[in-house]
Amino acid sequence: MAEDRLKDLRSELDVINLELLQLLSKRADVVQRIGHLKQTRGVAIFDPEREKQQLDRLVEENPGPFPDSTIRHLFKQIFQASQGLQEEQRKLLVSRQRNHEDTVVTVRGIKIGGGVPIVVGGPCSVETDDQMEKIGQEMQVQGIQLVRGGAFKPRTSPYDFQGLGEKGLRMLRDTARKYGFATVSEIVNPADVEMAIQYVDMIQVGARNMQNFELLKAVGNTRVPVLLKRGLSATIEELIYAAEYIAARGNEQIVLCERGIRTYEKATRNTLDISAVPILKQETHLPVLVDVTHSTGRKDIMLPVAKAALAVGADGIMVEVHPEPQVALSDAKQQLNFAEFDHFMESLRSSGMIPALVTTHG
Ligand SMILES: O=C(O)C(=O)C[C@]1(C(=O)O)C=C[C@@H](O)C=C1
Repeated sequence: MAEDRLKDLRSELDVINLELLQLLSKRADVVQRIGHLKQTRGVAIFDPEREKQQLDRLVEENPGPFPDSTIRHLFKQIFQASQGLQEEQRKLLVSRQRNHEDTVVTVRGIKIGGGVPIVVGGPCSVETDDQMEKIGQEMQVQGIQLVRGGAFKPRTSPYDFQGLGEKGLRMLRDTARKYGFATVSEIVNPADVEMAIQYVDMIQVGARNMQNFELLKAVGNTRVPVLLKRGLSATIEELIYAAEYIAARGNEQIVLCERGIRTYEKATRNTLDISAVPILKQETHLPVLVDVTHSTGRKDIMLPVAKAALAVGADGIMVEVHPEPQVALSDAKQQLNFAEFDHFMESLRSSGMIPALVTTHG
């Protein structure tokens, strides 16, 4: 008989537990909404005054049998857990704290960030069919799986070559299909994103557009991998927030790219912030590439700089290659010709910094 009574009371408790759980979850939901408001208004999470108000009211209404001290203790636990929820909400989606595992971005089956460094190569701008045909052959010889080529060129001078636009993207796509590689190309106008993803496998947000928030939102709305370059004068924190804009729209297929920043130094085109690589790897879970062309602007130091980038943990490097750099319509001085690119790749391979070339016979 006593057995049955115990069972009944326990069943009663089970029901109450579920009700409490429902109420706790309902409370947590409100807490998260408050957390969101606090975040947008820049208000601190911990609010001891508000906690005291609630505790005083609860103690005042306490019907017993729990003593006031127990009620204070129990609710303090709830406040702490609520604070934890709000703090969790504040961690950036791209932060390493939020996701401890490395994100591997897959572009047409090519993995960036999976532990095997990649080389992204190709011309600064897509110019002619002949140029792209030569590029296709050279990229194939060197086993380059992800090829870059600019069609929308944000140039310093409005009188410089601005790129072939959609036609350029089509040429890049056609070469890629013929030679079997994936493509990345820069888009500068949010309105062009939908059109561009018909052609390219990865969208680049260039340095000059790192804080073009409408563009970041537009690429964030797609599920296409994004290569996000650090702005010319952007801090590491600003780059991370730019990536967050993309992630906040649901696209976490983001690769960051250090491409040098503006300093007083004139020996290089920009100053490669090599320490940004391990910092970005530590602070975020995203893969990081280093653009050795734009950071140095000098062919003579590209190889040691590429080695340094890979040595500090970059997931790959980007380098501009052109069949005839001297007649290139953009970046003529800094693009490697094929012989220079062959040497560059061979040196990286023989030093074991990138995988050996897999040759197919027959
Ligand atoms: O009222 C707030 O400001 C909240 O964030 C909610 C809440 C709570 O759980 O009651 C959470 C943390 C604060 O320290 C104070 C109160």
